[in-house]
Amino acid sequence: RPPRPPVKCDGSRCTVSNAYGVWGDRKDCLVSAVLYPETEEELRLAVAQAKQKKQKVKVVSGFSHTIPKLICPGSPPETSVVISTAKYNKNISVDVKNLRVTADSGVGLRDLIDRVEEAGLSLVPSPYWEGVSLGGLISTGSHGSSWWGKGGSVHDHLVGISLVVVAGASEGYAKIIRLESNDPLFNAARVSLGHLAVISKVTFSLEPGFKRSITNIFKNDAELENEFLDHAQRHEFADITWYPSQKTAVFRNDDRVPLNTSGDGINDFLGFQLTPTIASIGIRASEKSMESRKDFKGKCTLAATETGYKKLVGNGLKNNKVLFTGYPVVGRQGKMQTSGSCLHSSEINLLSMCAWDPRIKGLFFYESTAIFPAPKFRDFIVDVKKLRDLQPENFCGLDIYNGFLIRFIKASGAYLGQSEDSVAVDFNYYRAEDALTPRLAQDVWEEVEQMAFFKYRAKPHWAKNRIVAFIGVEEKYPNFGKFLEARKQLDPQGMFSSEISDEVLLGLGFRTKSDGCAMEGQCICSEDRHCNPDKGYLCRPGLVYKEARVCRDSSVSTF
Ligand SMILES: Cc1cc2nc3c(=O)[nH]c(=O)nc-3n(C[C@H](O)[C@H](O)[C@H](O)COP(=O)(O)OP(=O)(O)OC[C@H]3O[C@@H](n4cnc5c(N)ncnc54)[C@H](O)[C@@H]3O)c2cc1C
Ligand SMILES: O=C1O[C@H]([C@@H](O)CO)C(O)=C1O
Repeated sequence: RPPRPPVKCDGSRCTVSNAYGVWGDRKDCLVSAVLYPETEEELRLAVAQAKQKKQKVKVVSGFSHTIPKLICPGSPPETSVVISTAKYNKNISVDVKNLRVTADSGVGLRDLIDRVEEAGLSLVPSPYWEGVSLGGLISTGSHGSSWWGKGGSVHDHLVGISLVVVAGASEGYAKIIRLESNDPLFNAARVSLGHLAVISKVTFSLEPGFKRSITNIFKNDAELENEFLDHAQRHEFADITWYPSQKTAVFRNDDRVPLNTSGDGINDFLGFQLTPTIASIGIRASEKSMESRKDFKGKCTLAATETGYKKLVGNGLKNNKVLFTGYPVVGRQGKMQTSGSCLHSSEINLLSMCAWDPRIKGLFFYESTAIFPAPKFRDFIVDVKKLRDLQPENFCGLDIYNGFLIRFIKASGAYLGQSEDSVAVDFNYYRAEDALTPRLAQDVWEEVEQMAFFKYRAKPHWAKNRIVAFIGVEEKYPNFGKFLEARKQLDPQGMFSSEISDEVLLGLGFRTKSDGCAMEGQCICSEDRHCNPDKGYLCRPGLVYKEARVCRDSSVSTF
C-alpha cells in the first residue's frame, strides 16, 4: 500500500501528520480545515480568505515527509487552516530550448523527473527519496550529494519561483509575485520553510540528458577522515556510507556518463523498496526484544546481517532493472538519482508497504542530519571514532539502518542554505513506542547529536532532527537576519508563522524542561529528572565531548 494521506478530517476539525505518523513532541497538530486548491487562482483565493479571516496558515504537501513540526499553524485550531498542495499538481512544462522546467509546487518529484527525462533532459540534483513535492523539497533545503557545478542542493538549480503573498484589500488580500534569480527576495524564497508565502510555481534549470555510472567500494574506515575530501572532488555524485561498528566505509564512486554508454540500470534503494509487512514487523519486533534484554550482541548480529545483505544486492542497484549482477551499474539519471518504489504499490496490496508506514508496527526511528562546514568535518569523524573505540557495540543500532550517510552540499546564496561548502551526515536510530522508554546506547546518540550541533556547530537539516538540534540555529546562518526581514516584508502579520514552527525556525522550544524531556531529544538534560531515574537513566557528562549532557544507564559501568 502507498503511504496514507497526511491529513485526516472529521466533521469539525482536521489532524495533520507526517509520514512517520508521530511528531517529535508526540502531540497531534489540529486545524480547523484543510483546503485543496487545484489552480493558482484557487491558491490565491485560499490565502486571501485566510487573510480576511485573520487565520494562521501553513502549507502541507500531499507527502508531508518532514520530521520537525513546520506545517503546524498552532493553537487554537479554530483560528488556523492548512493549505494542501496535494491537488495542485497538474502543470509541468518543459522548455527544451532554454533547458528549463516550470511546474506547480504540488507536483511530485518523480512526475517531474519522468517528464524531464522524456524530453531528453535531466534534473541534476534531488533528495534520494522521490516521495516529496517540489515546493516541499526546496522549502527545507533538501539535497542529494555533489560538490560539482551548482552542487547537490535542489534549490541551487532553481531559477524562478512564483509566490502567493498576502496583500491589502485593494489587491484582493492576496497576490502572486514572480521572482527570478536576481531578485533580492529570491534568496529568502527558495529555502523558506513555508514562512513567507505559498509557493505556486517553481522553475528549475536542466541539463541535456545523461546517465550515471555507480560503483560501491567497500573499505576499512581507518583513513576515512583523510579520504572524504578527495572522494567528493573526484566523483560528481560521490557519497560515503560509514558503518562505524563494522569499521567499514562504503565509498560510492558515482559519475555522469554520456547517454550512449551501455547500461539500462536503476537505483531501487533497498531502504525505500516495497517491504513485506511481516518483514518490517519482524525487524521491529527483534529490535524491541533486544532492547528489552539489553542485547547489544544481538543488535550487532542484526547489523552485520543487514549490511551483508545490502552488499550482496548492491543496496538496491539493478543492472538490468531486475537484478544486481555487479559493478558498475549504469543507468539513466532519472532512474539512478532518486527512488522510492514503496510509494508505487496498489491500495489493495496490504502485504507490502514502506518499512516505516505508521499503519503497521514497522520501523520507528529518529533521523538526525547535521550539516558541517567542510573543514570541521574531519575532527568530527575523529571524535566519533574515539567514542566508537570505547565500545563499538554501541554503534550497531545505527548500522541496522544506514550507518552514517555522508553527502556533499555546495555553498549557496539562499539565506537559510549553507553559506559554505558543507558535508551532511544522516543517521537513523531506534525510537521506542513510548517516549520514556530508555533505549540501548541512547547516551551515545545524544553525545553524537550534541557533538555535531554544539561542539562543531553543524546546522540541523530543516526537514529532519529532534528539536534539540535547533537550539541556537539562528546564530548559525550569516543571513538569518535577512530572512527575517523578508518575512517581515512579505508577511508582516506573521500569518504563515506559528509558535510551533518558531520552535524550529528560532530554536525557541526550550523555555520549560519537563520530566523525561531528554529521553526523546525534546531538551538537553541538566537534572536526572529530565531523563528517567526510575529506570536508572541519569543525566551524565559525555565520554568524549565532556560538555555534553546525556541520559546514561547507571546500571552499566562506564569505562
Ligand atoms: C524516507 C525519506 C527520505 C528522505 N531523503 C532525503 C534526502 O535524501 N535528502 C534530503 O535533503 N531530504 C530527504 N528527506 C527529507 C525531505 O526531502 C523533506 O522532508 C522535504 O521537505 C519533504 O517534502 P514534502 O513535499 O513532503 O514537504 P512537506 O513535508 O509537506 O513540507 C515541508 C516544508 O515545506 C513547506 N511547503 C511545502 N510545500 C510548500 C509550498 N507549496 N509553498 C510553501 N511552503 C511549502 C511546508 O510548510 C513545510 O515547512 C527525506 C525524507 C524522507 C521521509
Ligand atoms: O530517510 C531518509 O533516507 C535518506 C537517506 O538516509 C538514505 O537514502 C534521507 O536523507 C532520509 O531522510
